[in-house]
Amino acid sequence: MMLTVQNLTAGYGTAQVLHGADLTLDQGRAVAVLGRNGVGKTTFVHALMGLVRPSSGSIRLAGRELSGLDTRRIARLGVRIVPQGRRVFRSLTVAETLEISRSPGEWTVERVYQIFPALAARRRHRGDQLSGGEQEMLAIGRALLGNPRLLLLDEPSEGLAPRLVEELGVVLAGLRATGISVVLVEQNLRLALEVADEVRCMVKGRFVYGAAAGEFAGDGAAIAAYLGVGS
Ligand SMILES: Nc1ncnc2c1ncn2[C@@H]1O[C@H](COP(=O)(O)OP(=O)(O)OP(=O)(O)O)[C@@H](O)[C@H]1O
Repeated sequence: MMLTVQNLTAGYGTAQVLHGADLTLDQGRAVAVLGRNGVGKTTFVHALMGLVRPSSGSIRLAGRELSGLDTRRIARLGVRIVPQGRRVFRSLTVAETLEISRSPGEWTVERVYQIFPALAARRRHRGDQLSGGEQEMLAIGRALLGNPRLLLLDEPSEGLAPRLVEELGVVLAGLRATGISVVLVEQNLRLALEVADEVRCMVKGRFVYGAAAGEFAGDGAAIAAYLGVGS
């Protein structure tokens, strides 16, 4: 198992947000973490990255315990996050940003340009001159240059035009073939189902539903219950 999360609890001060979250993920698989606003999806991926310190429970990456380690250490063990809101360097160019994100491994700047040709075309543009979609590609490119075994994506489609969401879907779906494991927090159900093999739905800081993506897609009652749409 690439990722095994057991009985994870975490929160902010006295406010507990995760109440015993369990999740497993095989190598090269993608899981979509779905649920209504405020149920704890961001807190969950932040806990995996060490950005929020778990109060109890276990997070194992290929058997190695991550809970309690700091973010830098977790990153060195092969986890990268593409944060909600992208947070690209506004004053650095695309090329500069990718250059400083490089680390030895399979992913090179050229390979990032290959999967995101739009970035190659913008390589001399600064972060603050990019569209939302280009900023998202840059944020993903940076994360890939860290050669992650586990990639955490927090609402990558947020604020993107439908055409860009489609492009993103193709790239993210293609990443699975590279052997990377992906945890995708996403409000856009269509994108989530295109990218993910499996779906887990969170309610009040716990995963209460799990299914193959195809099964969830056909389960109108579950979609209505956990996302409050469709039915
Ligand atoms: N830094 C923080 N300090 C205090 N409370 C926080 C912080 N971040 C999130 N929370 C609270 O934790 C709860 C879960 O938030 P979280 O962002 O994990 O949910 P989410 O499922 O990702 O929601 P959304 O889809 O709206 O991003 C919410 O009640 C939120 O207000």
